[in-house]
Amino acid sequence: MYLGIDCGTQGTKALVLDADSGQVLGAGSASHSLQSAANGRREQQPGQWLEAFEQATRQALAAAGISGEQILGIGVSGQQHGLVLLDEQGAVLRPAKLWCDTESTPENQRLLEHLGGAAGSLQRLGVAIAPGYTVSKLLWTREQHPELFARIAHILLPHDYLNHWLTGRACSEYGDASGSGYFDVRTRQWDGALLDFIDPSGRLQRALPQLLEPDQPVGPIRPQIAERLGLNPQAVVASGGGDNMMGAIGTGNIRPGAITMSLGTSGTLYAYSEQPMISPHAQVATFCSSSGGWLPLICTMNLTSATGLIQQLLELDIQAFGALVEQAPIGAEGLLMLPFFNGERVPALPNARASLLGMDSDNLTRANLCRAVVEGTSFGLRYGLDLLRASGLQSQTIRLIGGAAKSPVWRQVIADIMGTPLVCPRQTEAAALGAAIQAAWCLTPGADRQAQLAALCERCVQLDASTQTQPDPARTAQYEEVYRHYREQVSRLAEHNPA
Ligand SMILES: Nc1ncnc2c1ncn2[C@@H]1O[C@H](COP(=O)(O)OP(=O)(O)O)[C@@H](O)[C@H]1O
Ligand SMILES: O=C(CO)[C@@H](O)[C@H](O)COP(=O)(O)O
Repeated sequence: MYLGIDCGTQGTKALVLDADSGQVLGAGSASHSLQSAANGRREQQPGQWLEAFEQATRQALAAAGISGEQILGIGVSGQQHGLVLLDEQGAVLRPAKLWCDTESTPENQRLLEHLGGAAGSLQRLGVAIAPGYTVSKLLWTREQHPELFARIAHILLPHDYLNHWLTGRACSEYGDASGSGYFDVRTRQWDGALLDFIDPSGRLQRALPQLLEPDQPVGPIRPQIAERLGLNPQAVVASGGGDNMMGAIGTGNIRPGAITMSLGTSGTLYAYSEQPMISPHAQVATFCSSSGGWLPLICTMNLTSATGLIQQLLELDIQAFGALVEQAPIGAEGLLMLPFFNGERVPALPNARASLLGMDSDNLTRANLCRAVVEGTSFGLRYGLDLLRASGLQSQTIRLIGGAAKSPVWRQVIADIMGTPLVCPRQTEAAALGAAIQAAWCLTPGADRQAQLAALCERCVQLDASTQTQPDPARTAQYEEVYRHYREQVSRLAEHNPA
């Protein structure tokens, strides 16, 4: 049995995988809170992730009806890009700045200029550093909290931090590392010189974790943590990875041809590539995969983070929200939402804020408002899909995952707007499943590593035929009109909010 954990933005999910039968035996979850401010700050206390880890794990074990002693390996997936700083004693220095934090956008801009703009960054790192990436958070910390900066002994990403807590070792792996902004995705090495630009003392380079291959273990779980979690003290912790990299494994997206889309707090879209296929479009992030190749990816910052705001404003539960979306017609009778509540990565509008356009005395209804936010957030993904397609990636079908993939209403909107059929895997918590599969891979001996991973995915990733959704050509054509309008309005907004 293997334990898969996904530390997402809104919560931690855990599941128990029987890798022999390929069945998920039980799952659990626990939520996180967010510390936000109007200046774009988005932070979380890493200690909260530990509590959620424990709660979700205990729930998953209980639901599976097994003893924690049966767990052989643990795989941890985590939200990408977050910055966790530890001192020499391993204590957390300050709250983690998250992937969706836009407070350090000015610092990102300065670093981008140092790299020679998007083109220079693409040439040097293989990615154009964007607001939200880890690197700008380091410069921000140096300037805003010099006393804490001076005490940095370890620079970790969220999943690295959880692995450090589990094992006592500071390690990272290529997939998550490639979202840091101080990593060369082509050579799979840290870019120490960029860190020296932030602090020439060499302190940051010394604080980097050791890089692991994706099928390498970090090490055994520490006895006191095994006891706290009720797990086998012999259990081994796998390298784990970023949530999108683990989502790729958990949807069997380990060969070219498939596209995975995640409807989580963020919206993401990614496809496996055997080469570091660097797109000329700076908004396509050619991250490394955690299965050997690369994972060109699009991320929108405003997905269920935005729909959740409207849902809360109207005091709706998730079902009532979905029912209202369904009630309103395509285009929400002219109501258009540009849902960039905290700026946006794709389209690149880090300094923008949200707006609601086209209101008149008839169309400002609860149903139209719910539909407008779902359409507005989905259009961001549609724009991303166009960029991925323009970069040469195939996209015959989409494998849809993440919290909102559970909703038939969302599934139909996405299929129609993308003009592409989709299907969900049985396990929509695909990042947690991918992490459990990776743990099984890590502990399965044998020479042909790729074949072994493929066999595990074959056995453990099942599609749920009942979620298969076809685009309706008439609806797709209707959305096309609304999407054109959205693109025009985004261009206008971009003129007033340069990146
Ligand atoms: N049954 C459902 N129908 C529609 N949306 C849902 C459903 N369940 C969860 N969600 C949405 O998914 C969101 C959480 O997605 P999730 O992928 O767990 O996020 P993260 O990994 O970023 O924490 C919730 O805030 C909610 O908006
Ligand atoms: O920043 C990115 C991808 O580059 C996000 O996808 C984060 O990885 C957060 O994921 P969720 O919490 O939405 O799953």
